[in-house]
Amino acid sequence: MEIFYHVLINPNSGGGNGRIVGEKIIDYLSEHQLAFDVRFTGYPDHERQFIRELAQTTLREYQPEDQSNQPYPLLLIIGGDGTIHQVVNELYRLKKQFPIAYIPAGSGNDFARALNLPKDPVAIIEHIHQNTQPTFCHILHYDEAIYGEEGLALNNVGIGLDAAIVYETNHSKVKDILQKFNLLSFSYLSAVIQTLVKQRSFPILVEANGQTYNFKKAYLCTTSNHPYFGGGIPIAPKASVFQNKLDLIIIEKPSMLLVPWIAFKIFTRKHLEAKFCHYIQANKIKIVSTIAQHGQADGEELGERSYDITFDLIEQPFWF
Ligand SMILES: Nc1ncnc2c1ncn2[C@@H]1O[C@H](COP(=O)(O)OP(=O)(O)OP(=O)(O)O)[C@@H](O)[C@H]1O
Repeated sequence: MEIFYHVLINPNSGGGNGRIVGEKIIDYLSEHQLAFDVRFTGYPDHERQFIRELAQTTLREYQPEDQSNQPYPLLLIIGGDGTIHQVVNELYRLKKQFPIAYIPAGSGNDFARALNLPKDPVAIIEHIHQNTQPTFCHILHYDEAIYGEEGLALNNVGIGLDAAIVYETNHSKVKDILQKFNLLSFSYLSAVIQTLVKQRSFPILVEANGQTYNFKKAYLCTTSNHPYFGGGIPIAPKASVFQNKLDLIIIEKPSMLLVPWIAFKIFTRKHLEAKFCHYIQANKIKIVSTIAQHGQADGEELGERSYDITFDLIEQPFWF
């Protein structure tokens, strides 16, 4: 199948890695005389505008028996989890199911891990180019009743600790300075330590599989469709984008002395059976937190507020 690549690059993702990866891919496409055009985002949310333009003028849904005599227009996204989050949400808003090819260039790249993509961007574009059809993956769909918001997440939606870490990292006073010196991971680490101490426990109500659960001392409450968050932490080791199930992980506020042991349990994927952890798998999950908490979807802030949020899964085609 002949393909025309519509490349969309967030040059700022991964502290500038997006530009480096993007240039490698442009070189690859040029050297192999493949048809493409390229767009660089210039500011936050810019990807949404490009997607609207491409959706109106150029992209088309994939049909196994494509009758068109034009090359297939394939969207190729280069950026981090936040970039691809914006893209799928804009496509969802437009009610379009265009396949997405994705080359990670962020700092976390959890969705790329979920798809088991190779580390080398050139190896990824080679696979993409050899492929002839998309694969449908399950991604999270959420509906928040209090603010009437709806959206998609490729990785996870968190209420509590993980979302407070995202907030702290994004609003850290030293973040811009550390970014200049390529020390963003220090800003993340300092946000993690500060938030571990600062985050209080909160009560939540969960409805899943026809049952209602009350958790009085939730600390971290993450709904996921694959194992990873925070750049490779296997928080939901049994989740997979290839199965039609959501995984909810709730961790209760521990004594600070136990944090290293809990971290060890999580990294060795042995936390699901531990006393501090509650694990629920279902196709639909409702979570109510009446006490205002930070929320995050794929590392993008949802705000500090109460939540009445229902999750299920939708299918999105990916080309990898
Ligand atoms: N040129 C740009 N300058 C600044 N922000 C941008 C630009 N283009 C896109 N964005 C915004 O950056 C955010 C996404 O960044 P992204 O998550 O891809 O990178 P990252 O944070 O480095 O990676 P990761 O999420 O994997 O850690 C999105 O909200 C997006 O709208």
